[in-house]
Amino acid sequence: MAKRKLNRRQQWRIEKIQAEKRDRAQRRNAELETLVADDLGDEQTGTITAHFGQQVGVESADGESMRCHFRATLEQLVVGDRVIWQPPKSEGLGVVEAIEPRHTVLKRPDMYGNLKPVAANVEQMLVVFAPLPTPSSALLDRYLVAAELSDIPATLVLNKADLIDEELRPFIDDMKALYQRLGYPVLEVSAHDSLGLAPLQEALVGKTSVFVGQSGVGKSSLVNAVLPEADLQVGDLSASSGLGQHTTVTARLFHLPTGGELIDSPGIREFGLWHISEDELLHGYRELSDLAGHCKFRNCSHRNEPGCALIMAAESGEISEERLANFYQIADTLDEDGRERYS
Ligand SMILES: Nc1nc2c(ncn2[C@@H]2O[C@H](COP(=O)(O)OP(=O)(O)OP(=O)(O)O)[C@@H](O)[C@H]2O)c(=O)[nH]1
Ligand SMILES: [Zn+2]
Repeated sequence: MAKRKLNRRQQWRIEKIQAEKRDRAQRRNAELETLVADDLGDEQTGTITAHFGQQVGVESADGESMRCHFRATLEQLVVGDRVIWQPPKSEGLGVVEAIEPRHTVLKRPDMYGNLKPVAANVEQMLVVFAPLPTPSSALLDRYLVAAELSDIPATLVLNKADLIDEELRPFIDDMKALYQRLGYPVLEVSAHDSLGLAPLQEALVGKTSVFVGQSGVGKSSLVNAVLPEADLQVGDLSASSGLGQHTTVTARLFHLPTGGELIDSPGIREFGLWHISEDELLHGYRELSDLAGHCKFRNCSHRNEPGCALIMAAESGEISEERLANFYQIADTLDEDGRERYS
């Protein structure tokens, strides 16, 4: 696609904005340089617990929270990042100096369509579904593929168990079995009558988790059920804000009373599949990924070729036809650039 030609005035404006941005960054770094070694304490490790535009919330190894500036040369910091930082000696803000390598990273597109990190070091994705809104394996697959491609283990959480009557039970059990056969743990809970909450809390212990899933399945209700004091913690940190328009909090890290952390934000709850190719999609289906190298033709499209290992496995019942059909359905929504089309 040809780039839109900018007229001189537009170009001048863009250059002006960029120069202003450079100036701001330089000023900010200069300000930071004035926080000389005398004003800052020893370097130590910490975790990013919140992001406020020009500042971040950092938690020290012994659990103290503090607002910090960060060096303008750092790449985008996100909640869950492990960092090296220096606290202030007396008053003021600390400074984040460096980011430790990330084990995992969740990304989503910004308003220009570029993938940006939103959370780091997530260790478990809890994919929530419910009898209502009516669950679909195609939708669950999308979250599971995203988890596989991010290298984050996924657990399915069937919420609103109180709504499962005798008539619905076989359908729900089939769905649970489909995923259990693939090795995904499935927990059955009800945020409303606290059914099954203990196993859920147990699954959260000692890990950094996120809840994801379709709107209305009860993610907020589950967060509140496992994290009664979430509101209190939110109030704590933002009280001292006083920042301008860039105060939007993108995500937040909470400690669970039972141990473990929860990273939560609307952006993460809607975490989905972005900008992937059909080949990547295939590798997000763990059982298809195992078979893909075994087709008769190396360039098999897995649609109608003789000797396609995927088709044969579905026909023999070795893998689920439903999952293969979902794979085709999602693959058809990816355009040639591997970008997902949204209407
Ligand atoms: N019967 C029943 N209803 C529930 C349960 N958990 C949540 N709900 C209801 O389901 C609706 C949606 O719950 P939310 O927690 O807002 O769902 P959500 O997934 O966070 O939705 P979004 O914020 O739109 O993503 C609310 O009316 C809840 O009261 C449950 O265990 N049983
Ligand atoms: Zn094939």
